[in-house]
Amino acid sequence: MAKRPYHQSKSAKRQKNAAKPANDGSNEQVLLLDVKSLLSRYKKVERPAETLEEENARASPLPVHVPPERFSEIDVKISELSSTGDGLGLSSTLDHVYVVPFTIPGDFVRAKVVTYFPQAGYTLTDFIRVISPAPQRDDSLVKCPYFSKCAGCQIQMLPYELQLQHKRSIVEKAYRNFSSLTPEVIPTIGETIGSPLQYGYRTKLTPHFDGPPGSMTRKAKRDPLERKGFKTVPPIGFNLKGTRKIIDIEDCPIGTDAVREGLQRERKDIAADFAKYTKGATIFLRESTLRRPKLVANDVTVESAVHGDGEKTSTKDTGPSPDATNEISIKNDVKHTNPLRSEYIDEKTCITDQRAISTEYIDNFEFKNTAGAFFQNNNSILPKFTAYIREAILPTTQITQAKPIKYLIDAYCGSGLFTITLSSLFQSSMGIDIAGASIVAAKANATANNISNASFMTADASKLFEHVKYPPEETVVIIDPPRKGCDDPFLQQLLRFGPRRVVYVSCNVHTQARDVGVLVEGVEGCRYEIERLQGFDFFPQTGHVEGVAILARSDVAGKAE
Ligand SMILES: C[S@@+](CC[C@H](N)C(=O)[O-])C[C@H]1O[C@@H](n2cnc3c(N)ncnc32)[C@H](O)[C@@H]1O
Repeated sequence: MAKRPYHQSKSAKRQKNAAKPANDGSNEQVLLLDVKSLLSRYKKVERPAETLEEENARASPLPVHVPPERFSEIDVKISELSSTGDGLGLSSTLDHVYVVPFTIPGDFVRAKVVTYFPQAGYTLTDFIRVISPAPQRDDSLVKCPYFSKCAGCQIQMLPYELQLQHKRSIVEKAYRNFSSLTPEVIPTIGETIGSPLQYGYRTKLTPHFDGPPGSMTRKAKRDPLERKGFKTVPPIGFNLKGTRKIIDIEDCPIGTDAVREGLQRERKDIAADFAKYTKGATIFLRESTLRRPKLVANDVTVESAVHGDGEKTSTKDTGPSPDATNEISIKNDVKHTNPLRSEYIDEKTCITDQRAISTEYIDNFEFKNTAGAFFQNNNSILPKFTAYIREAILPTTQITQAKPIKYLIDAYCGSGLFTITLSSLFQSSMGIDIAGASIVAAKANATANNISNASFMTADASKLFEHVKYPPEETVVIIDPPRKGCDDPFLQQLLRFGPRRVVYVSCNVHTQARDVGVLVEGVEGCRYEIERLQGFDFFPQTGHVEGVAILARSDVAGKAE
């Protein structure tokens, strides 16, 4: 690979990235496609003049965009909301787009020019203020004092119903722009399923702070003793939108109460000790749940008394307990059968050590995980989400020629969320993940939840095809890769294996659309149809959406399911 010239500036690199072909699902590519689409709708038409007036008007050259000076202020009318969560407004010459964060269609705003991308046809700006608001803007909905500065959330001013509609259009555009499929094979995108909690939902936050100014001199890099501590408490928080500068964030209302309290504690500790820090750091905050059942005298047979320290005592839980007052801990055998307990107390704590074990309860299954390993960040929506997948993963109508589906492969399984919550639907399940710590957790979670029909393997997802013994026509594969999506060797092997159904879950609907395009196009003897496409709002107030695609093999005999 050619070396980047030493003198090439970051800005030159960003210019190059902004002109890259749209296939990697990055923010830049998604933005570029939205810009091109907006410009194409206003393109100056090259056709012969139809009237004398038109001919005369054409005699004077069309005005072309003259880029405003860097850091100058401009006024922009926003005409659409891009899939990146930024407002887009056309220049008065209709041939250039201003990208203004924290705005929605209909806003007329003042913005500061930051970076001009002539080839890509847009300029990034900083939002300054609203001159006249869009009818749909409701600033009373904004719950965070850092909104419109912090890079974390983009659309707090948009009523929730409209956030969900916008996310549906993100999924729609993703399949239009990234899947290379013709519109006939893309089903109508379902309504976005909302999050029960629209604030206070995020179970993980990672605010950070930079090292003291001048702490990383060449000398200090070589010798830590050369490093100097802070003279004042550093800003601890998240990046200022569009920059790498950290702004001080005292509270983050999209976080759960436990992680918000954790943030307060960590900030206090760092403030007390700030002079000792010679390097920047990331603060890790992950919610964890301590679940304890309640004792109800009428419904529960108490076998021994509660200890003041909450140590294990025994009980039999026989039903709901509206008048519960005492608390007891749960007997091991009861816990392992995973009963749908009607009464328990969940105590939430905040873990700050990434190596510690966090516990979450989803559909009353217990998930323990190394806190720093992957786990979904919005627990409030997970029961709706797993219920949807349970309902959609198997064919709705069984055809006589086809064998029933008995096997599940959970590629990119993490600590076993899908393998475990779906295990009762299958005779046997297998999970695979590249992270060894997640596989250790997945095995322990299966055991703790009394699931004996699941096995797990640490490996690259594409290796699973070397090991799998399940007959493809009786198998479903669920895929939930990281943002970059699946690599081609994985998709080609998946097509060669040819499972009866595929469920593709992703936090990046653009790479999902690209990969689903490959599966629908298929190979000789194996291609897929898209049964359903739908977004889930795992990330309220932000421009992100989780996509679910349900695919069925279209060339299985008697495919009338
Ligand atoms: C979005 S998470 C999904 C985890 C799980 N399905 C869940 O919902 O908790 C993606 C997972 O893919 C794993 N991963 C990343 N690259 C992988 C690869 N090449 N092969 C297998 N797993 C991979 C990560 O370790 C991570 O656990």
